[in-house]
Amino acid sequence: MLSIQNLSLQIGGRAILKNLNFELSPGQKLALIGPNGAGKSSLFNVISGKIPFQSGRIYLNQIDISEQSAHQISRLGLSRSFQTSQLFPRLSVFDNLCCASMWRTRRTHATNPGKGYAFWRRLSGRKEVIENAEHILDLLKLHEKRQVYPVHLTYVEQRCLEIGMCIASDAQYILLDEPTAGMGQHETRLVVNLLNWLGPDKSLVVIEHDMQMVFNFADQIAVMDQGQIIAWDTPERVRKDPRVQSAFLSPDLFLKDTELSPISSHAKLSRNGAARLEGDE
Ligand SMILES: Nc1ncnc2c1ncn2[C@@H]1O[C@H](COP(=O)(O)OP(=O)(O)OP(=O)(O)O)[C@@H](O)[C@H]1O
Repeated sequence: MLSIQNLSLQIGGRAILKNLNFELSPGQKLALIGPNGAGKSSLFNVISGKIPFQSGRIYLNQIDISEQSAHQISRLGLSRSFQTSQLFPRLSVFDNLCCASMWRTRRTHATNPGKGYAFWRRLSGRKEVIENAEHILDLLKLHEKRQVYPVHLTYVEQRCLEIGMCIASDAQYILLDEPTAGMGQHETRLVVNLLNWLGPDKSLVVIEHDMQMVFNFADQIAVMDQGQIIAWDTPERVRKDPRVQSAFLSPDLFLKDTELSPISSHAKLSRNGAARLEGDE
């Protein structure tokens, strides 16, 4: 369980998160939505230990992580992706995935001191690492780019690889910040497949503006506005919440089929209303 209690964050004297409470159960797949500036990325920053906060507590599986570093929090099983790519530039696509999968093995052996740190072992002998990396390569359809360095990937391929690495690490809690930003329908579908592949033991929080994407993976939606969570419910109930509809979402959007389609996959949230299409002013 990821539990946030009475969390407040101020930056430069301005309240960014306001006495926020949040509980994510094991296995929950949550979409975090809200207008620009609502505080979604800031919430990820404090959960993952990237920035300190002024008051409140954060617990991960009942361990108080409020004052822990990003590195310590990551070792406790929380993995976070960013809006910009953070890949190993001198490793191939496949080796990047293997590296992330190595972390999986290290955590698996955390109760067996020393074993998980045996980097001197030949990678080719580590069946689990290779199988995991192969599987994610397959889901992301990156086979042809297997030996390519990240710098030679397109932006969208880099984003896919980064999400794959986040998932390959086998963290129990995964936070993704706008994973499909800039992606077309095809890549969005690959990312959705990857998210749906996650087992029931994995908890996921995804900041997402693409509502069709949200309805394709989330079992719950939390709506943020002005540093607070104003609604948290199933997608169906959030759709019908008049407060949410009037503040953020176009009712028309909900009449559409929730399957990904070329137009609707580009629907974005904006304040006052409404879904707009990419390219619209
Ligand atoms: N380092 C910072 N210094 C000053 N203000 C900041 C900083 N980081 C965030 N903010 C402010 O905090 C508020 C919340 O920002 P945040 O990025 O968390 O919102 P968001 O909901 O993720 O928005 P978006 O969807 O646009 O990414 C914004 O008003 C932003 O300007």
